[in-house]
Amino acid sequence: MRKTIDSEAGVTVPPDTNDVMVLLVDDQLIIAEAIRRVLADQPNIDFHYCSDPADAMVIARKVKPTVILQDLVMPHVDGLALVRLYRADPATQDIPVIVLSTKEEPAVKREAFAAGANDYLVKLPDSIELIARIRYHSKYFLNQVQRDQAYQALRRSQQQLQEKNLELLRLSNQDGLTGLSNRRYFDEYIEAQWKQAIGDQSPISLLMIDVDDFKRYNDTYGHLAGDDALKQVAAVMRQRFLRPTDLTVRFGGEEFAVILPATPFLPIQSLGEKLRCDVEELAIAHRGSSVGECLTVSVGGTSMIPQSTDTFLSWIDRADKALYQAKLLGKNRVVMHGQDQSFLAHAAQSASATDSA
Ligand SMILES: Nc1nc2c(ncn2[C@@H]2O[C@H](COP(=O)(O)OP(=O)(O)OP(=O)(O)O)[C@@H](O)[C@H]2O)c(=O)[nH]1
Repeated sequence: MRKTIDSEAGVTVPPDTNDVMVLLVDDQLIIAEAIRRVLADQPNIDFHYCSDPADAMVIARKVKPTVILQDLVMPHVDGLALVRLYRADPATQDIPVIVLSTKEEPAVKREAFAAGANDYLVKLPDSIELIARIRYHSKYFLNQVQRDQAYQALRRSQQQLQEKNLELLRLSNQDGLTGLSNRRYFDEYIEAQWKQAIGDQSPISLLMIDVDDFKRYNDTYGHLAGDDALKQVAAVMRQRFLRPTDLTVRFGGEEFAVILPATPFLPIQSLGEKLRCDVEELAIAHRGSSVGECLTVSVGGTSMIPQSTDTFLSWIDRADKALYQAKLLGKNRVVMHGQDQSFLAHAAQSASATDSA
């Protein structure tokens, strides 16, 4: 046996992981002395004694016993009331309690077990039996504690792993420069949304956006300024397309895209136009532009209710062709390729509208 504690002394000794900690709550010093002697030569058993039942809860919380030996009859306090208190407190609710009683009556035993006692011994028990029960209950309790700690550690590391995986997934789907989704995620998302649109027979739209004369911008202002301009374009895209299902993407280089599920032709056309204006309003000076004084974008769009025979690759191709036409028609404009409408008619209409503005 190692260090002891008395309720008067108030000294606590932190336990070793596998140490047995006995707390005896009994007002009779003679009992305490007898048990102390029984445990004296026992390795890895610490003995703590509380003579005043009023201190029992405080000491139990402090010393964290692996087993409590609880007297039943004490002045002013019913030992079973203390057992109920241990059970009601999260700090002590799982600590095994062995009731020490002078009575062998079944009714008392029943009451003790009903109150939450784990074991019942008639005072003073045989030393072999007392030590065996102390060790048995303590071992069970320590195993429980270790198992709970292992579960907690496992849950923590599972949670950390999950958070890391989510972060990794987010990073692997994101473009490093602009923070928009990247081409890899675009491919994944479009496939899922395409299937959904076929299933729901709902319109799905796509905008392709390309910065005008960006090579000259880089040549004039340098690559770092070019990076910064791309970031600003990405920022206005993020602000413009706020629906949770809209996906803004850096498609590659100075080319961007927006996938807009459940969005028909007309809104997409006006959204494309608003985005074009947003970029113009950034008023990023571009001396080398063939269009004007500031950085601009060309936008190509398409919208359709896909059938199971349609492929999204040909749909992307339509948006790409519309973008190409926007470039051909003089840049800084929106050209739509609608399912039921003549592509060139739209291109010409959009061109004359922009020119007369
Ligand atoms: N600063 C910067 N430049 C990039 C990045 N990615 C691509 N570019 C540049 O974007 C330019 C694109 O040039 P082009 O494809 O000729 O197109 P453009 O000059 O915009 O001409 P138009 O598309 O016809 O208006 C190239 O000079 C690329 O180096 C990037 O991440 N940062």
